[in-house]
Amino acid sequence: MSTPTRKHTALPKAQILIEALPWLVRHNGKTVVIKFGGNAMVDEDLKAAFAQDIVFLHQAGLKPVVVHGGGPQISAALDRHGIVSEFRAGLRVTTEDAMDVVRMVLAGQVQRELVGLLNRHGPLAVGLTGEDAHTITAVRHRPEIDGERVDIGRVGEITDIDTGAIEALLADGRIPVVSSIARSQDDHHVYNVNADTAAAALAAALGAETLMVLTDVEGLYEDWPHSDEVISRLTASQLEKLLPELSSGMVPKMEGCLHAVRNGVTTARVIDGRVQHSILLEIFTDEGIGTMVVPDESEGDQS
Ligand SMILES: Nc1ncnc2c1ncn2[C@@H]1O[C@H](COP(=O)(O)OP(=O)(O)O)[C@@H](O)[C@H]1O
Ligand SMILES: CC(=O)N[C@@H](CCC(=O)OP(=O)(O)O)C(=O)O
Repeated sequence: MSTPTRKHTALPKAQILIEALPWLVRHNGKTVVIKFGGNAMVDEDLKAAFAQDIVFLHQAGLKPVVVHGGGPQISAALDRHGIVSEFRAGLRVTTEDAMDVVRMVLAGQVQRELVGLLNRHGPLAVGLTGEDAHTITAVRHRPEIDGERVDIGRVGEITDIDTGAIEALLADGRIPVVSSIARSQDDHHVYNVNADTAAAALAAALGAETLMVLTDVEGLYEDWPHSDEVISRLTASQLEKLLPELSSGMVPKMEGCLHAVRNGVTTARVIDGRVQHSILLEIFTDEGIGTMVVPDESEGDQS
């Protein structure tokens, strides 16, 4: 007489873990740059879930590097200081006074909060800004608007990345959390850099496998704002053609994705930061959500 099989109620959990095995093997030891946008930092549960995902990646053998934004938080602080927020070409016009507030909010508030959330799980996260150890150097950015170069104050265009400090932290088993502030080489001052641009430049310089940009929409909409049909996959050339049609916050994101995949990053993704654990879904399942940009030579490759 055979012994009845015991009911193992935990079996589905084992199944889920095993399904992640090929992804764990594939991503082991790889650097992943994750940009957490200010608009995706909408509630406490989401921020805590974001921290759990990053710590999970770390414990699973990946090397996550967090670059954070804070646009809405900066706007709120400027408002409290009676400084009006103005954007040109998608970038904040940053006066000297505004720059003090930008630096205070990014490095002193948003970065501190993320570092604190990550360190609830252990002594893992270390915050820095692009100023530290010459991580990000920039010159004054003068965007061209209607054929003319305009002055938008202390906004930086990245000229150089020194990955030394970040790599030392990664080698020490830490999670770097980077604020998008750059040092200037010429006048010993600092610059405000768009966080998508900073994340993309860091991903390329670090030779990251993936750039993941979390935002407050599902991905790149094909015909925004008229439809919410998400473009799930794009090659670099396809994205390049689309760039002139894009507007507002999507411009630096998609320019950043293009820069990343044209400079050695295997995939750049824009995903919905409002979905809890969207990072884990994206990395460890084949139910990836959002928009994935791949280099041209990967055309037809579905990995
Ligand atoms: N084609 C598009 N697809 C999706 N969102 C778009 C598109 N074009 C512009 N957007 C806008 O870009 C915003 C995301 O950028 P942004 O507000 O800068 O977010 P974050 O704080 O995450 O960087 C979306 O909320 C949406 O309003
Ligand atoms: C030059 C410039 O525009 N810098 C941005 C930096 C923060 C940022 O990029 O935050 P999000 O990712 O949340 O938009 C700003 O001042 O808002």
